[in-house]
Amino acid sequence: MRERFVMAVDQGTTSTRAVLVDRHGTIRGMAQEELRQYYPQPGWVEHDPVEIWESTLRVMRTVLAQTGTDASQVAALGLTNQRETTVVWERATGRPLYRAVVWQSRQTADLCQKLQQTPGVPELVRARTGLVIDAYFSATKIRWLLDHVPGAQARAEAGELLFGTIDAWLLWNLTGGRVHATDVTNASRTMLYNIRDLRWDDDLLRLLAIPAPMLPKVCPTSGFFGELDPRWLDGARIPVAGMAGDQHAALFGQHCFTPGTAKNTYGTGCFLLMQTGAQPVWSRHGLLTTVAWAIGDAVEYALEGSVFVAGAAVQWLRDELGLIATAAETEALAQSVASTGGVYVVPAFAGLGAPYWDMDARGAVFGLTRGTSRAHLVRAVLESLAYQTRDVLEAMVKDAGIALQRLRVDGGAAANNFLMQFQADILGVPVERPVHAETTVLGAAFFAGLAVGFWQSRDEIASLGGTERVFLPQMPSAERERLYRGWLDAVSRTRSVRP
Ligand SMILES: Nc1ncnc2c1ncn2[C@@H]1O[C@H](COP(=O)(O)OP(=O)(O)O)[C@@H](O)[C@H]1O
Ligand SMILES: O=P(O)(O)OC[C@H](O)CO
Repeated sequence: MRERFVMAVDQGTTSTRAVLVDRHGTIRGMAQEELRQYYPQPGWVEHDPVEIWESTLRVMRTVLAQTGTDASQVAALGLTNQRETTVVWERATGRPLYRAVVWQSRQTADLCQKLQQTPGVPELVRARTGLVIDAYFSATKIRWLLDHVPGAQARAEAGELLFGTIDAWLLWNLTGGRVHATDVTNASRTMLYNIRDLRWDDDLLRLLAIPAPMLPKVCPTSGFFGELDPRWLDGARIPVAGMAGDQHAALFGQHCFTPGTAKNTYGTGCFLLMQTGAQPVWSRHGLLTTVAWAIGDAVEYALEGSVFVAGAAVQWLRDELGLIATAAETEALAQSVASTGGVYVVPAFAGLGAPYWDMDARGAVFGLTRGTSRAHLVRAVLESLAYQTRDVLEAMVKDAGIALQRLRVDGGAAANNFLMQFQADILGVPVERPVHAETTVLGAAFFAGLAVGFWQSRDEIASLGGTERVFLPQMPSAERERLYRGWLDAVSRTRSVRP
């Protein structure tokens, strides 16, 4: 019998990739395409939903062709995606109403400010959704789309328009327009979903006048979502058997199966999630409460610190400042100097996320002298990723009441050895990088594979993979605290309202 695989797709902020995973959890092939970014106004970020769908189909076909695999060898398909990014499309034609409004986009900051100032609303949002009011989440993006496109509100009320995060948009297309569904993790990022009762929240829908007929059905993360339209992959009716937001998939892909285990993903942004078990933990220190995943009836929760700009600051050095040619060269450049020479970069390009939640903060560079060089600036950018992670981890330890034993890491910038060592130093905890760096897409494969019996249990999944390298803290604690105090001072100077 020919070998069987699980296919998984990771539709991220900057690229779309498809992989084939074998029974040993090894990625046997990968195809990837970059995604075009649109910045129509300062602070706005948009994607083309049709490009997202077409690139997804292309990478799925390419990975099969590259590895000489027949679609009939694919046991299941798992999807994982950039979260919160919002698409509204026509039920009848599948045509998007507008571009996808990306999670980073700030076009609803004014509306969020109004909601924040409405008595009782911030508490309501927190209690029902586990989130804080911010332009980051889908709810106000839907409101903006319905206001911005003439006639959209009435059409949505008549059931002519559908909303989905990227998972739902892809599922709709993959199933040939037959299934309109999302998974619990993605729903938990909309600011419309009640994470305790596990249903769309009528009070929040009313508050934002969002018509219920446009919302997708919410399903468990691992389970049957629908079947691939046979038009797409040589007639194969592959079951879509797992869907999860990318940070939730990474948490699963990193085997964070027990409460207190945590991972940090260094991609465009930085997302630190700690699994907290079957009961939600409500943050008092600026973190989010979110659904980790639902497998069958069993729901587990996580605490999350979302940092909006991480690897994106490295891209800024490359694309806007022209200081580097590739992201990878930042490692050697940072190591070429002993310190930043007192320079701090606060990359608050899209405001500040956790734990500050300051939509109007803006980026700044502090401590420049005549001797500041390119290497100092590059190093300060890398260090900012580590400092932002410490901000989040401090809040997490307070909220969860557990000190972290080690931090598991992944994402594009986790390849940077300087950054990982500095991270261990600034946290004072070991940083552990897995053998399989592609933990997000693996997590999606695991969710789908568990649903169809490709893998039998979490225990079996936990036995796959291992640790590639551990970075141990080496910095004296007085130095660690001195550097971190400098960071806190720099951050406080970027705030729109001084704390
Ligand atoms: N060696 C490196 N050092 C620092 N940053 C890097 C390195 N390699 C990639 N990056 C950054 O990581 C990001 C890409 O990571 P990835 O996990 O693919 O992101 P996403 O899923 O958000 O699209 C980019 O922002 C890039 O600047
Ligand atoms: O696509 P990434 O990896 O930048 O992740 C985006 C996050 O899901 C946004 O919440």
